Amino acid sequence: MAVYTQVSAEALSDFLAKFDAGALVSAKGIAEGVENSNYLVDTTGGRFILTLYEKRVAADDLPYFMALLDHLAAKGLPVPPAIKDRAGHEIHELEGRPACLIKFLPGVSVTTPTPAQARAAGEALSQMHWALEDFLLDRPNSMGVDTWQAQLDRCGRDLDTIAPGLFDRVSRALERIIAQWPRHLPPSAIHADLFPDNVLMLGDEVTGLIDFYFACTDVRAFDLAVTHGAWAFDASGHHYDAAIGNALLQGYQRANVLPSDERAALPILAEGAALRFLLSRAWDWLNTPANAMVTRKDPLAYLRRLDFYAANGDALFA
Ligand SMILES: Nc1ncnc2c1ncn2[C@@H]1O[C@H](COP(=O)(O)OP(=O)(O)OP(=O)(O)O)[C@@H](O)[C@H]1O
Ligand SMILES: N[C@@H](CCO)C(=O)O
Repeated sequence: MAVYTQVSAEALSDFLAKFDAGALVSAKGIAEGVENSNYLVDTTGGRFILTLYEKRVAADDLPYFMALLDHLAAKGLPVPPAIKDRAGHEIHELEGRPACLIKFLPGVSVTTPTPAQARAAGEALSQMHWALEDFLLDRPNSMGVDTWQAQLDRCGRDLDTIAPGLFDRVSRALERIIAQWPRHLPPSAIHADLFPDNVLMLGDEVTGLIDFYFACTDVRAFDLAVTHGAWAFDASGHHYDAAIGNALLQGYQRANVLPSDERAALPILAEGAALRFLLSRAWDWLNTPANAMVTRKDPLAYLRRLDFYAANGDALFA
Protein backbone atom coordinates (compact mmCIF):
# COMPACT_ATOMS: atom_id res chain seq x y z
CA MET A 1 0.00 0.00 0.00
CA ALA A 2 1.13 3.50 -0.50
CA VAL A 3 -1.67 5.78 0.49
CA TYR A 4 -0.79 7.12 3.90
CA THR A 5 -2.69 10.38 3.57
CA GLN A 6 -6.32 10.33 2.45
CA VAL A 7 -7.35 13.20 0.19
CA SER A 8 -11.02 14.23 0.18
CA ALA A 9 -12.74 14.93 -3.13
CA GLU A 10 -13.44 18.49 -1.97
CA ALA A 11 -9.79 19.20 -1.11
CA LEU A 12 -8.62 17.69 -4.39
CA SER A 13 -11.13 19.73 -6.43
CA ASP A 14 -9.98 22.92 -4.71
CA PHE A 15 -6.35 21.95 -5.35
CA LEU A 16 -6.99 21.28 -9.06
CA ALA A 17 -8.75 24.62 -9.41
CA LYS A 18 -5.33 26.31 -9.09
CA PHE A 19 -4.16 24.65 -12.33
CA ASP A 20 -5.26 24.69 -15.94
CA ALA A 21 -5.61 20.94 -15.65
CA GLY A 22 -9.37 20.44 -15.94
CA ALA A 23 -11.93 19.40 -13.33
CA LEU A 24 -11.79 16.27 -11.20
CA VAL A 25 -13.30 13.13 -12.73
CA SER A 26 -11.78 10.41 -10.52
CA ALA A 27 -8.90 9.73 -8.14
CA LYS A 28 -7.60 6.31 -7.16
CA GLY A 29 -4.88 5.45 -4.66
CA ILE A 30 -1.89 3.65 -6.21
CA ALA A 31 -0.83 0.52 -4.34
CA GLU A 32 2.80 0.40 -5.56
CA GLY A 33 5.56 2.32 -3.82
CA VAL A 34 6.32 2.61 -0.14
CA GLU A 35 7.67 6.11 0.40
CA ASN A 36 4.91 8.53 -0.57
CA SER A 37 1.15 8.63 -1.10
CA ASN A 38 0.36 8.46 -4.81
CA TYR A 39 -2.98 8.89 -6.58
CA LEU A 40 -3.91 8.42 -10.21
CA VAL A 41 -6.05 11.48 -10.99
CA ASP A 42 -8.27 11.80 -14.06
CA THR A 43 -9.65 15.21 -14.95
CA THR A 44 -11.56 16.62 -17.87
CA GLY A 45 -8.12 17.79 -19.08
CA GLY A 46 -6.20 14.51 -18.87
CA ARG A 47 -4.48 12.08 -16.50
CA PHE A 48 -2.04 13.02 -13.72
CA ILE A 49 -0.20 11.59 -10.74
CA LEU A 50 -0.79 13.31 -7.42
CA THR A 51 2.03 12.74 -4.93
CA LEU A 52 1.85 13.69 -1.27
CA TYR A 53 5.31 13.54 0.29
CA GLU A 54 5.51 11.52 3.46
CA LYS A 55 8.18 11.41 6.15
CA ARG A 56 11.18 10.19 4.13
CA VAL A 57 11.17 13.03 1.62
CA ALA A 58 12.19 16.32 3.23
CA ALA A 59 10.13 19.26 2.02
CA ASP A 60 13.34 21.29 1.75
CA ASP A 61 14.66 18.86 -0.88
CA LEU A 62 11.64 19.20 -3.18
CA PRO A 63 12.94 22.28 -5.05
CA TYR A 64 16.10 20.29 -5.96
CA PHE A 65 14.10 17.29 -7.22
CA MET A 66 11.70 19.47 -9.21
CA ALA A 67 14.51 21.52 -10.77
CA LEU A 68 16.26 18.29 -11.78
CA LEU A 69 13.08 16.90 -13.38
CA ASP A 70 12.46 20.19 -15.22
CA HIS A 71 16.06 20.15 -16.49
CA LEU A 72 15.73 16.60 -17.84
CA ALA A 73 12.26 17.14 -19.30
CA ALA A 74 13.50 20.27 -21.11
CA LYS A 75 16.15 18.09 -22.75
CA GLY A 76 13.55 15.57 -23.90
CA LEU A 77 14.25 12.82 -21.37
CA PRO A 78 11.20 10.72 -20.41
CA VAL A 79 10.79 11.99 -16.85
CA PRO A 80 7.68 13.33 -15.13
CA PRO A 81 8.01 17.02 -14.23
CA ALA A 82 5.60 18.63 -11.81
CA ILE A 83 2.80 20.65 -13.39
CA LYS A 84 2.94 24.38 -12.68
CA ASP A 85 -0.19 26.08 -11.38
CA ARG A 86 -1.38 29.36 -12.91
CA ALA A 87 0.99 31.29 -10.62
CA GLY A 88 3.96 29.17 -11.76
CA HIS A 89 4.23 27.10 -8.53
CA GLU A 90 5.07 23.38 -8.63
CA ILE A 91 5.17 22.60 -4.90
CA HIS A 92 1.94 22.85 -2.91
CA GLU A 93 0.37 21.70 0.31
CA LEU A 94 -2.59 19.33 0.45
CA GLU A 95 -4.11 17.63 3.52
CA GLY A 96 -1.18 19.01 5.54
CA ARG A 97 1.47 17.44 3.30
CA PRO A 98 3.76 18.87 0.63
CA ALA A 99 2.15 17.82 -2.67
CA CYS A 100 2.79 17.97 -6.42
CA LEU A 101 0.62 17.30 -9.44
CA ILE A 102 2.86 15.34 -11.79
CA LYS A 103 2.79 14.52 -15.47
CA PHE A 104 1.47 10.99 -16.08
CA LEU A 105 3.77 8.80 -18.15
CA PRO A 106 2.62 5.64 -19.95
CA GLY A 107 4.31 2.28 -19.44
CA VAL A 108 4.70 -0.41 -16.82
CA SER A 109 7.67 -1.44 -14.74
CA VAL A 110 9.00 -4.89 -15.53
CA THR A 111 9.63 -7.45 -12.81
CA THR A 112 11.80 -9.81 -14.86
CA PRO A 113 13.65 -7.69 -17.43
CA THR A 114 14.91 -9.14 -20.70
CA PRO A 115 18.40 -8.25 -21.99
CA ALA A 116 16.82 -5.88 -24.53
CA GLN A 117 15.00 -4.07 -21.73
CA ALA A 118 18.16 -3.92 -19.59
CA ARG A 119 20.05 -2.48 -22.58
CA ALA A 120 17.38 0.21 -23.00
CA ALA A 121 17.50 1.02 -19.27
CA GLY A 122 21.30 1.31 -19.36
CA GLU A 123 21.09 3.62 -22.33
CA ALA A 124 18.45 5.79 -20.63
CA LEU A 125 20.60 6.04 -17.50
CA SER A 126 23.56 7.14 -19.57
CA GLN A 127 21.51 9.71 -21.48
CA MET A 128 20.25 11.03 -18.17
CA HIS A 129 23.78 11.39 -16.78
CA TRP A 130 25.03 13.35 -19.74
CA ALA A 131 21.91 15.51 -19.81
CA LEU A 132 22.75 16.43 -16.21
CA GLU A 133 26.32 17.53 -16.99
CA ASP A 134 25.21 21.16 -16.90
CA PHE A 135 22.84 20.79 -13.94
CA LEU A 136 24.40 22.95 -11.25
CA LEU A 137 22.36 22.37 -8.09
CA ASP A 138 23.87 20.27 -5.35
CA ARG A 139 22.36 17.78 -2.93
CA PRO A 140 24.71 15.65 -0.82
CA ASN A 141 23.92 11.93 -0.96
CA SER A 142 22.05 11.25 2.28
CA MET A 143 22.74 7.52 1.70
CA GLY A 144 26.30 7.95 0.40
CA VAL A 145 29.63 6.48 1.47
CA ASP A 146 30.16 9.02 4.26
CA THR A 147 26.93 7.93 5.97
CA TRP A 148 27.51 4.17 6.00
CA GLN A 149 29.49 3.98 9.23
CA ALA A 150 26.73 5.87 11.09
CA GLN A 151 24.10 3.63 9.49
CA LEU A 152 26.01 0.55 10.61
CA ASP A 153 26.42 1.96 14.12
CA ARG A 154 22.73 2.70 14.54
CA CYS A 155 21.86 -0.91 13.59
CA GLY A 156 24.67 -2.22 15.80
CA ARG A 157 24.63 -5.81 17.04
CA ASP A 158 20.90 -6.03 16.25
CA LEU A 159 22.15 -6.97 12.78
CA ASP A 160 22.96 -10.38 14.21
CA THR A 161 19.24 -11.00 14.73
CA ILE A 162 18.88 -10.87 10.93
CA ALA A 163 21.72 -13.35 10.38
CA PRO A 164 24.31 -14.60 12.89
CA GLY A 165 27.63 -12.77 12.48
CA LEU A 166 26.16 -10.11 10.19
CA PHE A 167 27.51 -7.14 12.18
CA ASP A 168 31.10 -8.38 11.92
CA ARG A 169 30.76 -9.22 8.23
CA VAL A 170 29.35 -5.82 7.38
CA SER A 171 31.96 -4.07 9.55
CA ARG A 172 34.80 -5.79 7.71
CA ALA A 173 33.29 -5.07 4.31
CA LEU A 174 32.72 -1.42 5.18
CA GLU A 175 36.30 -0.95 6.33
CA ARG A 176 37.63 -2.47 3.10
CA ILE A 177 35.27 -0.46 0.88
CA ILE A 178 36.01 2.85 2.59
CA ALA A 179 39.77 2.23 2.27
CA GLN A 180 39.43 1.72 -1.50
CA TRP A 181 36.71 4.28 -2.21
CA PRO A 182 37.53 6.31 -5.35
CA ARG A 183 37.23 9.81 -3.96
CA HIS A 184 38.95 11.32 -7.01
CA LEU A 185 36.03 10.76 -9.40
CA PRO A 186 34.07 13.81 -10.55
CA PRO A 187 30.72 14.55 -8.88
CA SER A 188 27.56 14.60 -10.94
CA ALA A 189 23.80 14.58 -10.41
CA ILE A 190 22.60 10.97 -10.22
CA HIS A 191 19.30 9.10 -9.72
CA ALA A 192 20.72 6.72 -7.06
CA ASP A 193 17.74 4.30 -7.00
CA LEU A 194 17.08 3.21 -10.60
CA PHE A 195 15.56 -0.17 -9.77
CA PRO A 196 13.32 -1.86 -12.37
CA ASP A 197 10.25 -0.55 -10.50
CA ASN A 198 11.44 3.00 -11.22
CA VAL A 199 11.63 2.50 -14.99
CA LEU A 200 8.41 2.49 -17.01
CA MET A 201 8.55 0.58 -20.29
CA LEU A 202 6.39 -0.29 -23.27
CA GLY A 203 7.93 -3.38 -24.82
CA ASP A 204 11.66 -2.69 -25.08
CA GLU A 205 11.26 1.08 -24.99
CA VAL A 206 11.81 3.20 -21.87
CA THR A 207 8.81 5.50 -21.49
CA GLY A 208 9.54 6.81 -18.01
CA LEU A 209 12.28 7.24 -15.43
CA ILE A 210 10.51 7.96 -12.16
CA ASP A 211 11.00 8.28 -8.39
CA PHE A 212 13.89 10.72 -8.22
CA TYR A 213 13.57 11.17 -4.46
CA PHE A 214 17.06 9.82 -3.73
CA ALA A 215 18.63 11.90 -6.52
CA CYS A 216 21.78 13.63 -5.32
CA THR A 217 25.32 14.65 -6.13
CA ASP A 218 27.60 11.61 -6.36
CA VAL A 219 29.60 9.64 -8.90
CA ARG A 220 27.99 8.58 -12.22
CA ALA A 221 29.59 5.14 -12.11
CA PHE A 222 28.11 4.65 -8.63
CA ASP A 223 24.66 5.17 -10.19
CA LEU A 224 25.54 2.60 -12.85
CA ALA A 225 26.66 0.21 -10.10
CA VAL A 226 23.39 0.72 -8.18
CA THR A 227 21.44 0.00 -11.36
CA HIS A 228 23.56 -3.06 -12.17
CA GLY A 229 22.92 -4.56 -8.74
CA ALA A 230 19.20 -3.85 -8.96
CA TRP A 231 18.67 -5.29 -12.46
CA ALA A 232 21.11 -8.16 -12.94
CA PHE A 233 20.19 -10.43 -10.00
CA ASP A 234 17.08 -12.33 -9.04
CA ALA A 235 15.23 -10.77 -6.08
CA SER A 236 16.95 -13.06 -3.56
CA GLY A 237 20.42 -12.10 -4.80
CA HIS A 238 21.37 -15.77 -5.23
CA HIS A 239 21.58 -15.70 -9.00
CA TYR A 240 23.51 -13.26 -11.19
CA ASP A 241 22.24 -13.04 -14.77
CA ALA A 242 25.25 -12.19 -16.96
CA ALA A 243 23.11 -11.53 -20.04
CA ILE A 244 21.20 -8.81 -18.16
CA GLY A 245 24.30 -7.33 -16.52
CA ASN A 246 26.21 -7.18 -19.81
CA ALA A 247 23.26 -5.74 -21.71
CA LEU A 248 22.88 -2.99 -19.12
CA LEU A 249 26.58 -2.06 -19.39
CA GLN A 250 26.44 -2.18 -23.22
CA GLY A 251 23.37 0.05 -23.26
CA TYR A 252 25.09 2.53 -20.97
CA GLN A 253 28.19 2.63 -23.16
CA ARG A 254 26.11 2.84 -26.33
CA ALA A 255 24.84 6.28 -25.34
CA ASN A 256 28.12 7.61 -23.90
CA VAL A 257 31.47 6.07 -23.10
CA LEU A 258 32.20 5.99 -19.38
CA PRO A 259 35.63 7.58 -18.74
CA SER A 260 38.25 4.91 -18.01
CA ASP A 261 38.86 5.98 -14.39
CA GLU A 262 35.14 5.67 -13.65
CA ARG A 263 34.95 2.29 -15.35
CA ALA A 264 37.99 1.04 -13.43
CA ALA A 265 36.25 1.91 -10.16
CA LEU A 266 33.11 -0.13 -10.93
CA PRO A 267 34.09 -3.21 -8.87
CA ILE A 268 34.45 -1.28 -5.61
CA LEU A 269 31.50 0.99 -6.45
CA ALA A 270 29.35 -2.12 -6.96
CA GLU A 271 30.35 -3.41 -3.54
CA GLY A 272 29.53 -0.02 -2.07
CA ALA A 273 26.17 0.06 -3.83
CA ALA A 274 25.34 -3.38 -2.42
CA LEU A 275 26.35 -2.21 1.06
CA ARG A 276 24.15 0.91 0.74
CA PHE A 277 21.00 -1.14 0.17
CA LEU A 278 22.03 -3.78 2.68
CA LEU A 279 22.27 -1.07 5.35
CA SER A 280 19.01 0.75 4.51
CA ARG A 281 17.10 -2.51 4.21
CA ALA A 282 18.59 -3.81 7.49
CA TRP A 283 17.50 -0.65 9.33
CA ASP A 284 14.00 -0.91 7.87
CA TRP A 285 13.91 -4.63 8.70
CA LEU A 286 14.79 -3.96 12.33
CA ASN A 287 12.36 -1.05 12.63
CA THR A 288 9.29 -2.18 10.68
CA PRO A 289 6.93 -4.49 12.55
CA ALA A 290 6.55 -7.80 10.67
CA ASN A 291 2.78 -7.20 10.47
CA ALA A 292 3.05 -3.65 9.03
CA MET A 293 1.21 -3.02 5.78
CA VAL A 294 4.48 -2.17 4.06
CA THR A 295 6.45 -5.20 2.91
CA ARG A 296 9.98 -5.30 4.32
CA LYS A 297 12.71 -5.88 1.72
CA ASP A 298 15.26 -8.59 2.42
CA PRO A 299 18.64 -7.15 3.49
CA LEU A 300 20.38 -10.48 2.88
CA ALA A 301 19.59 -10.24 -0.83
CA TYR A 302 22.15 -7.41 -0.80
CA LEU A 303 24.66 -9.29 1.37
CA ARG A 304 24.68 -11.92 -1.40
CA ARG A 305 25.27 -9.24 -4.02
CA LEU A 306 28.08 -7.80 -1.91
CA ASP A 307 29.76 -11.22 -1.68
CA PHE A 308 29.28 -11.75 -5.40
CA TYR A 309 30.87 -8.43 -6.35
CA ALA A 310 33.75 -8.96 -3.91
CA ALA A 311 34.51 -12.30 -5.55
CA ASN A 312 33.76 -11.46 -9.20
CA GLY A 313 33.73 -7.68 -9.61
CA ASP A 314 37.13 -7.38 -11.30
CA ALA A 315 36.29 -9.95 -13.98
CA LEU A 316 32.74 -8.71 -14.39
CA PHE A 317 33.62 -5.09 -15.18
CA ALA A 318 36.96 -5.72 -16.99
N1 LIG B 1 4.71 10.02 -13.48
C1 LIG B 1 4.16 8.82 -13.40
N2 LIG B 1 3.45 8.32 -14.45
C2 LIG B 1 2.86 7.12 -14.35
N3 LIG B 1 2.88 6.34 -13.25
C3 LIG B 1 3.57 6.78 -12.19
C4 LIG B 1 4.24 8.04 -12.20
N4 LIG B 1 4.82 8.22 -11.00
C5 LIG B 1 4.51 7.14 -10.26
N5 LIG B 1 3.75 6.26 -10.97
C6 LIG B 1 3.19 4.99 -10.50
O1 LIG B 1 3.12 5.04 -9.09
C7 LIG B 1 3.88 3.97 -8.52
C8 LIG B 1 4.57 4.47 -7.25
O2 LIG B 1 5.43 5.55 -7.56
P1 LIG B 1 6.84 5.69 -6.87
O3 LIG B 1 7.72 4.53 -7.23
O4 LIG B 1 7.34 7.05 -7.18
O5 LIG B 1 6.41 5.55 -5.35
P2 LIG B 1 7.14 5.90 -4.04
O6 LIG B 1 6.29 5.46 -2.91
O7 LIG B 1 7.53 7.34 -4.07
O8 LIG B 1 8.50 5.14 -4.16
P3 LIG B 1 9.26 3.80 -3.83
O9 LIG B 1 9.39 3.06 -5.15
O10 LIG B 1 10.58 4.32 -3.37
O11 LIG B 1 8.53 3.06 -2.83
C9 LIG B 1 4.85 3.53 -9.59
O12 LIG B 1 5.19 2.18 -9.49
C10 LIG B 1 4.05 3.80 -10.87
O13 LIG B 1 3.19 2.71 -11.11
N1 LIG C 1 15.02 0.53 -4.02
C1 LIG C 1 15.18 0.39 -2.59
C2 LIG C 1 13.99 0.91 -1.83
C3 LIG C 1 13.60 2.31 -2.13
O1 LIG C 1 14.66 3.13 -2.22
C4 LIG C 1 15.39 -1.08 -2.21
O2 LIG C 1 14.99 -1.94 -2.98
O3 LIG C 1 15.92 -1.34 -1.14
